[in-house]
Amino acid sequence: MRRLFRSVFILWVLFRYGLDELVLSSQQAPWLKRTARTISWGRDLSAPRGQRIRLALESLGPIFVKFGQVMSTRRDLLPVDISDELALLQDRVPPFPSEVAVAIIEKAFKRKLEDIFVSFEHQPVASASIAQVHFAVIKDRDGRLRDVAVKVLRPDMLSVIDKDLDLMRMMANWVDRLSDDGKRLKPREVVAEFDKYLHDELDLVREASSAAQLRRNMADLDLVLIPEMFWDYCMPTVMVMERMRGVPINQVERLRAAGVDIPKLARDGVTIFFTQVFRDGFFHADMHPGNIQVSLDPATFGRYISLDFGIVGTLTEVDKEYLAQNFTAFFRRDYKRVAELHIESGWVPQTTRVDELESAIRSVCEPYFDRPLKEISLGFLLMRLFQTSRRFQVEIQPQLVLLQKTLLNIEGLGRQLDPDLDLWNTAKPFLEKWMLDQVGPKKLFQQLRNEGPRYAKLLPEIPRLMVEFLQTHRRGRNDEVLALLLEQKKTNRLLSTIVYGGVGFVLGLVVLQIMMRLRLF
Ligand SMILES: Nc1ncnc2c1ncn2[C@@H]1O[C@H](COP(=O)(O)OP(=O)(O)OP(=O)(O)O)[C@@H](O)[C@H]1O
Repeated sequence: MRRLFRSVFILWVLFRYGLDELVLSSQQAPWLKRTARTISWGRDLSAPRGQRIRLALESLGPIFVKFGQVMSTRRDLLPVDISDELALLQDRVPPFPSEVAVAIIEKAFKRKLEDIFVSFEHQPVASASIAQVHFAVIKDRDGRLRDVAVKVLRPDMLSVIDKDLDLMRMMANWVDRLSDDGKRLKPREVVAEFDKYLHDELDLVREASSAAQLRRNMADLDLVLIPEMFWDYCMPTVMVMERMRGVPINQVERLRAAGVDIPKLARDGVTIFFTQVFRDGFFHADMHPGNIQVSLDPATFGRYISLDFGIVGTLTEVDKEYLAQNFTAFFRRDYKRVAELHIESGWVPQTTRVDELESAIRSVCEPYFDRPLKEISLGFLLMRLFQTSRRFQVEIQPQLVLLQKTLLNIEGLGRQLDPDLDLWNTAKPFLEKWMLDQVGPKKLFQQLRNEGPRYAKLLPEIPRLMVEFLQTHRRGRNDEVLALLLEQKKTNRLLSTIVYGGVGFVLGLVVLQIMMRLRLF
């Protein structure tokens, strides 16, 4: 029954903001359009469509607001006017009563609040759509008092989210069926992605683990502080971490007045991000200004403070190679290589013609070279590249879309801090080092080290495997085995020649040296 009421309410909100028009704009059945137009008589639809979508999402509640925020970064899918408007969405969620937060904490730890914390601030510091944060003090394992931030998940989040997601899936089906334009937005896939995103954010142990990993990765860089997690106090619904003290990154004037080197801060942001991407393949993917602060503490002055680890991205070696090679080929204007890279990645249908893809990529990239390199946005470039590839049915991996969105955030932030920030020159050394590492002796040694234990285990098993192979392939396949053995014999001979030759050469040199020392010649 509640589902029915909620569905009717959603329909009413969509209707009130004239969103039925958008859904039905490409609808062929005239009766449907006519009916909608008749009942829409008297509505004021003068506001632009982006604004109407934003207002509708705000009326539908926090999960829909979150959905709009996530979608605002999907500039590869949405038109600019809509994504710009969605970016204005703010979590205007009232905090939940502190008694409820306390009840959640006590239920999670099965202990009274006074037995967990030395003190607990009932007034929350921040309240968002998913969680609320309170400051507190704990005694750590060494008995030291530590200031902490306690993140508590909103009550009944899981059931609220599941109900709203159910309705979103239903709406996605309508959009998919009723509108050709809507179909292009891949509504079902988008909702499925959002479903995963929300469920990931709902497990605070997962978030704490990501934070711990990032803290370890970033430790030697000395550019960013990440709160320590107190594992004895981390549960799926409650997370306790070191309390950080910094100035929000968007208070630039305050930072400048305190003596922070703002252009350096902008460069450091890019360095941190590219280290996470190209060195570690593990990056913070929710880099909005609310999650970034700067330390004014004399011991860590001018360093970033990173918060909120609900969304992180991981990249494989293949992803990193794709990025590094694409960026490098792009700056050499080698569009053929960019097209080939897409084909080599295996994400393009076999039938795709390289020359057509190359020419589409050229028309995306070439206009960029009219402006100075420092003005080029890598995030925007990637986005255009992904949009172009989609036309050729290239399946872009979700982790790369996440990376592209984060890149846009980082660039936005960097340029806000320093309009002269030369992103390419800051990023270039990372790409070059990465490319060099991929082909240099370091990589060979690393691969040998990684594969060594596997081969050491396999080597003694080879005779047994050979016998088994001979037994099972006794008939018919003997020629292949013989060829294999012959090949192996040849390799052995070559290896022995090299080894014995090498040893003989070295011995000869040693003997020569000795003879010279003894003045035998
Ligand atoms: N370790 C911390 N030390 C100090 N303040 C913190 C800490 N963690 C969170 N906060 C404060 O709480 C706010 C919200 O935290 P966080 O971003 O993790 O919550 P959220 O519910 O995921 O919010 P959103 O998803 O909207 O960013 C932060 O902007 C910051 O002001």
